[in-house]
Amino acid sequence: MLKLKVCGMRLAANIAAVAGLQPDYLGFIFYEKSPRAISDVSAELIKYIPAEIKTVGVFVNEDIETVKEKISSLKLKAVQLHGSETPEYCAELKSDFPNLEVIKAFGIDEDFDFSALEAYLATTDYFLFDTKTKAHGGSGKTFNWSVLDRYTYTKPYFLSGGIDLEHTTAIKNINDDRLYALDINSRFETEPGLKDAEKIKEFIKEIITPGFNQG
Ligand SMILES: O=C(O)c1ccccc1NCC(=O)[C@H](O)[C@H](O)COP(=O)(O)O
Repeated sequence: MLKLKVCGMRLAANIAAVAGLQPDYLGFIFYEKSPRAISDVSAELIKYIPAEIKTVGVFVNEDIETVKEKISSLKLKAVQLHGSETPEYCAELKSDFPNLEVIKAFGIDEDFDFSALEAYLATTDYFLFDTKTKAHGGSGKTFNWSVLDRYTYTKPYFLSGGIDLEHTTAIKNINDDRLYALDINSRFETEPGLKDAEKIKEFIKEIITPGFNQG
């Protein structure tokens, strides 16, 4: 079944409300330039999130030792690498944390060269396709999904970038077994980092229903 990741959680009560909807993944941004960057105090809550929800640390060209420290201290289940991290960087994390899911994000535009992904096939679990912007993520903008017709590898991917309730029909029309998860963020916010749990509930009802995306 299609999975759901809710990204950019910041505040305790809101984290609890969204965790109550039981998304498959909850993302926390460790990138201080983001308006959704999580504080050290709130980040302490991550390790208490029920194990059924995979907690994802989102990093942008972060020093690898800092990433390792966050994985260990907050018991992160996955990392999402949103900068120009190399395949070797991903391999080192896989080697040090064999159970960690490594999600490598790529900013997609019309000119994206999918052959660049080949070098990451062995060292990542999933790709995440987001809209290319200077801010690296959280733009609220969709990219032209038909560009994914040029994606030829079998590795499953997260679809990201500006996904909103208005896209439910278009998502249902995607016929691609490699679409593993949807990643939602700023289109489900009342302010940066504060999610609208009711709107997410509506999205789950529309999209993440049993039977959808099953072969
Ligand atoms: O959300 C951010 O502020 C952000 C900043 C820098 C790097 C990554 C960031 N978010 C990562 C995500 O996984 C977002 O969900 C993804 O970019 C899509 O966001 P949106 O377009 O707002 O749906």
